[in-house]
Amino acid sequence: MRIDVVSIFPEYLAALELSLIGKARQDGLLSLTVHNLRDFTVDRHRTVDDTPYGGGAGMVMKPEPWAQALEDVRGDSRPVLIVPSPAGERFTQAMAHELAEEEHLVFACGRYEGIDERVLDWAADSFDVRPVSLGDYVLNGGEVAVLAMVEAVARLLPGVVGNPESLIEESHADGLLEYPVYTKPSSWRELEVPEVLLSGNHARIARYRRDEQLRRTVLRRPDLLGKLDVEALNAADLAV
Ligand SMILES: Nc1ncccc1[N+](=O)[O-]
Repeated sequence: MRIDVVSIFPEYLAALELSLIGKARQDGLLSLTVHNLRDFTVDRHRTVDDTPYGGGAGMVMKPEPWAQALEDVRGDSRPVLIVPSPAGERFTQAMAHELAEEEHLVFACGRYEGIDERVLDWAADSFDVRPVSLGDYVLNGGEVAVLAMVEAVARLLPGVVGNPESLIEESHADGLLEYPVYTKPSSWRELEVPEVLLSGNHARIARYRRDEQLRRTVLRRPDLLGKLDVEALNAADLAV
């Protein structure tokens, strides 16, 4: 997979050189390039923003530097152009899996009040344009969201995480929150590990874990229950 990120704060994305993502890049599982939007300006002050038509506070990112940058990174494919925005569709684990199947992702990090809307209209000819939101809150720009989305997507790529098994039983993989986990010592500050986990009875352990997933989801994220695929859960021969 090829990933390009365009930002006026490329150093913000330095964290993607670390740990698993950094190793995936070294191992050639992932190519990730960060581009400075200001390198695509033509004026002496490398201007990327201006005042909004219609008035209002703040500044809007000018369209031309974005068009130059996106044309430069597009290559000859039709990449997915992800524009982090509080006005985007919600980013979910399902979307992470969907994006992990793509050949080429381009992330456009907006700052200020956002990017001139005509950039997204213009880009639609040669990109699959996807405004995407991490959540219902406002960040100062798209970089933090890109760090989260790149990590969520890249870790799904074959060979990136050591044990692919660990990708199966995690929150949202089956529509439920993950169960609690414990390790040694079995007794710690007078707190005991649930005895079922010490029983060696795999059927009981599986049932305990599914029950915990359901309990947590009902308590913490009842909104997820509506989308629960009961058939799929039952098909896992762990009737809900
Ligand atoms: N929530 C956000 N705020 C600003 C930029 C991007 C955002 N997001 O969620 O992708």
